[in-house]
Amino acid sequence: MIDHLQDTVTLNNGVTMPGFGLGVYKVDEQTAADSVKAALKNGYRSIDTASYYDNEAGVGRGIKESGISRESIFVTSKVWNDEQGYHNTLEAFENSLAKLGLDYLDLYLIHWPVSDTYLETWQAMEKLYEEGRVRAIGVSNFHVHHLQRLMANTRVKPVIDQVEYHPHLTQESLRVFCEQENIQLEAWSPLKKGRLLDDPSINDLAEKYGKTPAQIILRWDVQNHVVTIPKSTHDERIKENASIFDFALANEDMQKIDSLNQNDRTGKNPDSFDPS
Ligand SMILES: NC(=O)C1=CN([C@@H]2O[C@H](COP(=O)(O)OP(=O)(O)OC[C@H]3O[C@@H](n4cnc5c(N)ncnc54)[C@H](OP(=O)(O)O)[C@@H]3O)[C@@H](O)[C@H]2O)C=CC1
Ligand SMILES: O=C1CO[C@H](CO)[C@@H](O)[C@@H]1O
Repeated sequence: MIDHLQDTVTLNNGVTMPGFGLGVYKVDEQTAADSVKAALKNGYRSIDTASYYDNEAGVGRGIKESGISRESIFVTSKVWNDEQGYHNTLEAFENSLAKLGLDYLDLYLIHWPVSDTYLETWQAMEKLYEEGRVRAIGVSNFHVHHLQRLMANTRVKPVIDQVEYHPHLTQESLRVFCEQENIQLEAWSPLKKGRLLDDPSINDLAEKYGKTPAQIILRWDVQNHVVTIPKSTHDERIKENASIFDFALANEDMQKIDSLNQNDRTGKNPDSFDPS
């Protein structure tokens, strides 16, 4: 549940995390360092990276140079597809940590459900969690059937499923399942990589509330209790995207945005992707 006053969610293992953070996909190391510093300066306390993004060193530098204490920042990284399997995952985790220059992660995710290996990968994540190397473990791009198989065969329940989620892909059945199982949903590409910002209905709402289209969409995430991690490398947009806690969308407007759903993905369907 999002606590609107503190803007945090409490995960199913009791750990709290910000309901809002910065994504850094396709951002080079130096730009990642600069964006992380700009975000932390503007109140962000959660950063989403991955070994696949090849910018963990930049993220780590940004965190250090921000001067903000490690404990007040929630850092997520992910194990990539060709790093999966028990031993590979343990090694990938150490590599990520070394690049970030940190001695623990807040959240470690399986990036995609590589079907041959994700159960073994999860066993390695359970070990890292139980040893206190990471405060919480979760998954990304898992459908309901992947979650069911994972939970039927392993000990620790994932705290989060990070999936593509935006007004054109509302993931209704996954959302209901995650709510029942107390697994937090987290939105990747919440702005549909910027492609939703010209949508006429979103722009009508932006005008009605005196907000920008990005702010309308990100506010819809927050009110839907979905953790959101928009990416921007521009200081003014980083600031703009975080300025969503001073207004609320009316129920009828939430429903208007829900009705834009087209089940349209920008990324691969987790059931038919090439894990290489
Ligand atoms: N688990 C997974 O498989 C995946 C995870 N992710 C994570 O989710 C994060 C967010 O998703 P992402 O794919 O980056 O896409 P987003 O939906 O966050 O959109 C980012 C795009 O929107 C632009 N933008 C951001 N804010 C504004 C604004 N206020 N006004 C106008 N344009 C804006 C950015 O441009 P600019 O930078 O120039 O401002 C960029 O082009 C990623 O960075 C990554 O951390 C993403 C994909 C897959
Ligand atoms: O995290 C990621 C960044 O975006 C890519 C393209 O959409 C995804 O494939 C990847 O999972």
